[in-house]
Amino acid sequence: MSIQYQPQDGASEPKWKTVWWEEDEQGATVCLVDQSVLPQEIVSLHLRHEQQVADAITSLKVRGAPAIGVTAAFGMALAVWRFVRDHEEATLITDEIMTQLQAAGKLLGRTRPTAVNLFWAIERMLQRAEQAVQQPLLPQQLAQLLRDEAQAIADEDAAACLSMGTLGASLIDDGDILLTHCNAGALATAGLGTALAPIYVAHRAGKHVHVFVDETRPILQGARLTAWELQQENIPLTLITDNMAGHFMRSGGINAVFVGADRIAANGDVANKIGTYSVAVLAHAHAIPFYVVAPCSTIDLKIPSGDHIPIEQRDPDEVIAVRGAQVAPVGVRVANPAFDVTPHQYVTAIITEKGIAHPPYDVSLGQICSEHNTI
Ligand SMILES: CSC[C@@H](O)[C@@H](O)C(=O)COP(=O)(O)O
Repeated sequence: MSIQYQPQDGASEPKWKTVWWEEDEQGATVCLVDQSVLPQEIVSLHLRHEQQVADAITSLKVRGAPAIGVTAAFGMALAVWRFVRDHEEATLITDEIMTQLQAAGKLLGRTRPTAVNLFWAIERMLQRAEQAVQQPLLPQQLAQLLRDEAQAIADEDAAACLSMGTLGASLIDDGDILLTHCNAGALATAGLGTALAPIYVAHRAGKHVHVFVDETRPILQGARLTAWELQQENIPLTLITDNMAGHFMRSGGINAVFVGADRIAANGDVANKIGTYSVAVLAHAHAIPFYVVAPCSTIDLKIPSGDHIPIEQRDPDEVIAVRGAQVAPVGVRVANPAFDVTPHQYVTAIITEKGIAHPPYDVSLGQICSEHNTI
């Protein structure tokens, strides 16, 4: 199947869509670029059942905190859309549809525990439905309203990316050499990206930047996805293995680090892809600014510190084998936490779509994002 590749000249759009909604005579589909096979293959998936959407999230066919939230929202709309289509509309009652929606929310909520955007989006969809059914509504109208809400979540994420990009680009000077970890670009969002958005905006504004990209073991989001994305934009990059970051910081080449986040606690502790903590400590040791770029939907003001962030533990096979090729002895004991927590002391600033938060984060994050978090 072909990717929905949309070349854009404007600075505000990514070159392709990561997740989108389609309707045809057979019903609705949630469409994704399959990130598990990039960059060797560019394949789009067309999912007709919420179980397929949940499986796609679990298996990292779609990944990155904002993209997971947007996909889950579309998955919930899909569940209702399909349910309404499969039944005689006149026989359906609102309670049955709400039960279906809640079940889809539970299913999607079990996929990945760390990125709070997932739970934020599920909660927003449930609240929208609960509010809507206070008024008389036909089942098809409710399905359409939920599709529109999911699309609004996607559109707001795209706008947030552009805003983070514009704010973050002010921190990048012409000639800067930057380092990033994992993939926090367009593939991880419904827009330009989080950590990569300031880099895209700076580059499109004519600033010369060079990006060091950590390969990001074990799943290689840096090597497979970030390197590919930056190549599409003609942004100069150097791919390095994760254990080379200290070497390049010490030899004086790196001016700033930009990373995304999966969940940020009220005190500014940041959960992001495993290895981010090591990069933050290295940056601190070399007096290199360490910037976290994340929308307010990633900020969890309900938890006081990073100690409360659930860390996803993934299949040991991801560590034992690299792209299917076994690299470790059979039976070896393995640990595979997908994320780590960077204490707020190592974070120079947090760039949100509503402004740049500086320490103390328990004050600044609340001021910037509290309205957004009252879902
Ligand atoms: C804009 S994405 C920010 C984070 O979600 C990203 O850095 C990350 O850690 C993604 O992890 P992944 O396991 O690939 O979903």
